Amino acid sequence: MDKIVIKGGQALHGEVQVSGAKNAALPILASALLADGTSTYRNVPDLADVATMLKVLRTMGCDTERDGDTTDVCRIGVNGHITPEAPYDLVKTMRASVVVLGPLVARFGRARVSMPGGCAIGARPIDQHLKGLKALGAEIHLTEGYVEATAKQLKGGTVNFDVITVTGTENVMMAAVLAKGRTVMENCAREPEVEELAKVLNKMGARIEGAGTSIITIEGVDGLKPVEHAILPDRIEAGTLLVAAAISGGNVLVKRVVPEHLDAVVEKLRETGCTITAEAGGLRCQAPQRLEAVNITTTEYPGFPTDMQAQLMALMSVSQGTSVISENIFENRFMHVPELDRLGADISIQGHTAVVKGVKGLSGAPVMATDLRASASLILAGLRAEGRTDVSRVYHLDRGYERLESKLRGLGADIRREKA
Ligand SMILES: CC(=O)N[C@H]1[C@@H](OP(=O)(O)OP(=O)(O)OC[C@H]2O[C@@H](n3ccc(=O)[nH]c3=O)[C@H](O)[C@@H]2O)O[C@H](CO)[C@@H](O)[C@@H]1O
Ligand SMILES: C=C(OP(=O)(O)O)C(=O)O
Repeated sequence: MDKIVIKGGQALHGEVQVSGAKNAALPILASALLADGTSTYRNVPDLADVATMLKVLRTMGCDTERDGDTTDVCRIGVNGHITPEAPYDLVKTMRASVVVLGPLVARFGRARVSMPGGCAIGARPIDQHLKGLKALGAEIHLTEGYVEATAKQLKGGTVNFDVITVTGTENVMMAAVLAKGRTVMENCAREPEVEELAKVLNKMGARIEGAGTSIITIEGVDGLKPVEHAILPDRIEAGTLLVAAAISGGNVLVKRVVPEHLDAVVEKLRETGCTITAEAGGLRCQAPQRLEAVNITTTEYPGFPTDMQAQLMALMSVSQGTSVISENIFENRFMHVPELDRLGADISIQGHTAVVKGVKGLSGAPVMATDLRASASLILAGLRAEGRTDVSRVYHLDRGYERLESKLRGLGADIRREKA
């Protein structure tokens, strides 16, 4: 099992390029199931989660192809017989596999997908996905840990989500594109990745309006065609790299970003005293002499993203003053706190809130990553800490960051991957 070894204290400088977005790539790859033929995707990040999604699709009978190890092109062919099933062994390693449910039932009239279960950050039920599919006429049965959905022909309907859900919105949207008639989805997630998926589906021939707002309207069509599409840049990776510049006291240009997707993160970084400027297809972050504490409340897009909470907490741990960080999306997303405390941070948890008292410095130690963004937060803290930090269980990091350590090394960090 790999670990990341960091010797902290180097201020990062230079330019770095962001990869394609994990959370856009996963549902978009699943949407290939909606059409016969071969779809081609560019800017697909080389991540463990992408590999898992391709495995899920291959298990069903799709052909998948990546152009070598280093290119970002990926082709998915839906040419022969498809077995509409996603097994437990794969879904348990990546809960986002559940986004095959909508396309499968819409296209093949049947889907059998393992229930994803919870994960380190919370219980994460899928009741809203199922409520949406039922509203389109699917019959749902839960047996032996699997969701079985059937429908000869889905029919348009009204879906009002009780909880705003990103993959739930995506799943139901992918089902509704092939339903008979009009579907109106209310209280939808407005994340850029939802909008990006709708863009891809519309290129395939779907008729979706309103994606990116809380009401999405879909006129069902009889069939879709394959697509060619380049995946948008990963706003969470971009935010993580901006924080790397800030926490290390550096000055970094993060290239290939969509600046407006980062508005909430940039606003907070500016409040800490960082100078953030838009230039040549990117955002530059210049760290201040002294970082100021800011309060953070995670909410759905366009609010501050939960997927950046752990990284901002690392930054707050070395800022001047006390910061209050409220996590409102997941019930258990503070697993990084005891590990940051091992590095010398002063953070206490009160329910859904973490109180971070800024300290003068951190000192390196062995720490353990518990989930994807916790891994990133520990690496960021390691960049700042005196001495050596070993971050173990790096497989969490590899789910969602493409060669993060190489990118940071390119900016001057003393960081390497080792076999633990
Ligand atoms: C692959 C992907 O895109 N993952 C992102 C997606 O996850 P994901 O789509 O799983 O997250 P959701 O938006 O569904 O979850 C938001 C909240 O709603 C709850 N909920 C969700 C569905 C449901 O049927 N019932 C229910 O109660 C969840 O437990 C959670 O508390 O959005 C999250 C919130 O921005 C991000 O952290 C993840 O990185
Ligand atoms: C929680 C995340 O991902 P997932 O929904 O795939 O677990 C994340 O990207 O931070």
